[in-house]
Amino acid sequence: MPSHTSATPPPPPQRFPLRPAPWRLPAAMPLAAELDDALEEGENQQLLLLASKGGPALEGMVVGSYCHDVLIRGGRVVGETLGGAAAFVSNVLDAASPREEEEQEAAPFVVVSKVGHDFAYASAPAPARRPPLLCASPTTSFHAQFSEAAASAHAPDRELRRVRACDPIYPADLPDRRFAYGLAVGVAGEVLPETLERMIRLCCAVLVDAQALIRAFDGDGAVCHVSLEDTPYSRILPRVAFLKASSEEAPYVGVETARRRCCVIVTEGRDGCRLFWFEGEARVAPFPAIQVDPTGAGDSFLAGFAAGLLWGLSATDAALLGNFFGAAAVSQVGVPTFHPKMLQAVKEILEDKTTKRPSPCINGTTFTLERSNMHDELHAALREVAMLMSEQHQADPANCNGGDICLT
Ligand SMILES: Nc1ncnc2c1ncn2[C@@H]1O[C@H](COP(=O)(O)OP(=O)(O)OP(=O)(O)O)[C@@H](O)[C@H]1O
Ligand SMILES: O[C@H]1[C@H](O)[C@@H](O)[C@H](O)[C@@H](O)[C@H]1O
Repeated sequence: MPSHTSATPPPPPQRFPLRPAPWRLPAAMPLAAELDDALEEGENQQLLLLASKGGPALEGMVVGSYCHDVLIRGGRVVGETLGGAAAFVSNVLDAASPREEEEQEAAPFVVVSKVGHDFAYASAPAPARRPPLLCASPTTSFHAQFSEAAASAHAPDRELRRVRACDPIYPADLPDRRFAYGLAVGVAGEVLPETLERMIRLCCAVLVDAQALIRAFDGDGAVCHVSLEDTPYSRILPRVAFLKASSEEAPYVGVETARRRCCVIVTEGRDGCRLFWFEGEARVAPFPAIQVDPTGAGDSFLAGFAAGLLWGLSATDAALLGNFFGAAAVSQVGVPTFHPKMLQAVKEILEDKTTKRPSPCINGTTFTLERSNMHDELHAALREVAMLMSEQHQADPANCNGGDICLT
């Protein structure tokens, strides 16, 4: 079990800086009091119908805390960066979600995250756009110790140690209304089982990163894993749409059991990823990248995958967008900066290959899983962009990561 407690929550934290988040609500959506599941299901269908008829863009909720990452190589600190899956996920959702022309900067989703007064990145793009809740406890902080040896595609390439932990995120911290989709992306056990349950009640479809469920910490803070089956999260799994795990986490998830409850995606580093569902599976090819920092690859994958679903892609096709953003993440240190021309090229490809409207298929009961007949074309088109991007980074590596990192 992650080392958190679900005892009496502390007084509600404040949000900072105090500025309205760019949230948009379907005008007719009722506030989410704790209604019974049947009623909520009906409302979720309404929300999806609204979106598919050209109503307001689908609003999402990302739950997981921003953190501080300290990168260490050979005993020396080589970088300090903004971290936390919420930061990487926001970055990709803002870059790749389908949205209207007037929403150039921010896609419609909220982030529920907690940090302490020591938080060093309040003005970095992701936290500035979607401010975290401020707590008395310190910001969660990780030390990532990189091995000198070249990592294989599947072996862990770093040892992670949690050196400080912020408060957990309680159910009452979530906004009291409905969302089209939710992403549970904790890094330090902050997404409590009851918080995940409430997300599921508020969102039409919930995508979960296994790292939010199976991480535990030894006396020194070193990250280890527990079997998902032994956690209170396991009984919630049948109500989750997608569960993403890295190949290191997959044995603790128990893919053969989990795939009977939801669609499981196992990311395999530079080899791409595989999807497993009840009666099928698929392998999805990677994109070229020159890896400089693996941190956030899985987070960026999950967000790219969610964006692909929002574009109306099948799960196997959406995993291409996941692989694309996973590759983009490893090419830079910390939260990556995407070149506007690259994003424009990706958007044009998606507009060309998809139905242009956010799709209701993100609903766990109706989405399509199998690859479509334009899967290979989509891969080839995105591959060209990935190659260009990689060449650009080689030519001008300094032109990345505006302000979220401090390389020492
Ligand atoms: N070296 C690489 N080259 C190309 N793509 C990569 C590379 N590493 C990762 N990716 C992409 O990113 C995805 C996620 O990577 P990975 O499996 O390493 O996740 P992870 O271990 O959860 O990452 P992290 O914990 O560092 O965020 C992969 O499925 C792949 O698509
Ligand atoms: O910033 C990183 C990132 O979010 C990783 O996905 C997570 O594994 C680490 O714990 C965190 O420090």
